[in-house]
Amino acid sequence: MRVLVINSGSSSLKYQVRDTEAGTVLLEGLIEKIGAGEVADHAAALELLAAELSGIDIDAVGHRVVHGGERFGEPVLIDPEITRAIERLNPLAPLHNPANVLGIRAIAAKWPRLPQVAVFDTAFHRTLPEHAWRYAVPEELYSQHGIRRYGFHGTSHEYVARQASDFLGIPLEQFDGVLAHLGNGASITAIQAGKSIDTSMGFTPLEGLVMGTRSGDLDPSILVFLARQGYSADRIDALLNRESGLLALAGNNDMRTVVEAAEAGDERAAMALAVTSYRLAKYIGGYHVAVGGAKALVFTAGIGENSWQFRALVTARLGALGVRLDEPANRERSKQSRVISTADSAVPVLVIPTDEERAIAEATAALVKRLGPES
Ligand SMILES: Nc1ncnc2c1ncn2[C@@H]1O[C@H](COP(=O)(O)OP(=O)(O)O)[C@@H](O)[C@H]1O
Ligand SMILES: CC(=O)OP(=O)(O)O
Ligand SMILES: [Mg+2]
Repeated sequence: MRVLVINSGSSSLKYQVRDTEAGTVLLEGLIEKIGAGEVADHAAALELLAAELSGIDIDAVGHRVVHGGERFGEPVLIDPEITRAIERLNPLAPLHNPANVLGIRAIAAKWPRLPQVAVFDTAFHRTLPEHAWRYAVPEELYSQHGIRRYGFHGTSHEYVARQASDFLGIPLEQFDGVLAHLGNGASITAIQAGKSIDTSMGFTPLEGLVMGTRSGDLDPSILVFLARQGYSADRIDALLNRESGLLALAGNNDMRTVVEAAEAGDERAAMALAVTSYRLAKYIGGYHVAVGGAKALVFTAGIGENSWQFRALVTARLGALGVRLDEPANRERSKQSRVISTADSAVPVLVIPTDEERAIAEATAALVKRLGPES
């Protein structure tokens, strides 16, 4: 089956066409600066994509949808009611869901007969036990507003958990590990018996680790304080989601640039790396406890797969867990799954490349096949 996979960001549209039987990528691309440059909106981006697709027959479209709320625990075939349900979740993932909805509507308008499937970032975290998903706040915040931990990057964490257990030769059902997905957005997940039992992102993708432009964890009183100082909700949202993280600490949200600056002696960049690696190391220690002793610590996504310097900074803080990095192995550049710890490391450290597009294409093909040609 030929599946068009769409990962719509607020200002970009990443796409791939995959042949799910052959496991090949037929076409891929990225349309950037939507709304800020030559591409006016998501409909215009789709016209560019349609031109790229000319001559390629597509059987289905798979969308990465970031927030599925409590309703969506697995991939679903999209119809107008499902699209509206996804749209109602927009406030909970302000950087992501609105763009996902625009992408879905743009495709439905252009190719109304093409089956579209939504694959949710939140779905893999449906196995979180209540003690991990519940916030210690009055019940009405959950019952009336759905305020609880949902967790994100689930498609990636699920894929990487499977790859890691295969790599170690352990059945997934027996795999206990700690997975760090470190991209522009970053989250860490505790895996026990192959299932997500805790994860650092929460009600929205803002909680947890220090990210490219997001603050991660902070004292909630800071928001109340700022509101009383006259900061509007929109201003606070922009401050914490778009103007914080590495960008705020180092003046740049790109890990490569920050590492280069630190190596050139920039003290702000070095401090940014210290804050970011320290915060991640604390979560790793916590999740090692949560899973009852991890069989592996796994790094994945843009930073996790590529930045040996950042991996070295994080693992240097894990001496108490008996983690020992193999420095030459850590520095090797490779696109393969690999071990980067020494043989005597108490917890093996792995780098496992993620592939959200492949996982979305496979989930889409499986669902469309199961529902049959009428879909
Ligand atoms: N070779 C590299 N060395 C260091 N960091 C890298 C490298 N390649 C990508 N990155 C970092 O990965 C991050 C982007 O990760 P990615 O998973 O592509 O993000 P997203 O999918 O969320 O946009 C950026 O901070 C970027 O600097
Ligand atoms: C949920 C999330 O943060 O996604 P991304 O890393 O793609 O921004
Ligand atoms: Mg990503």
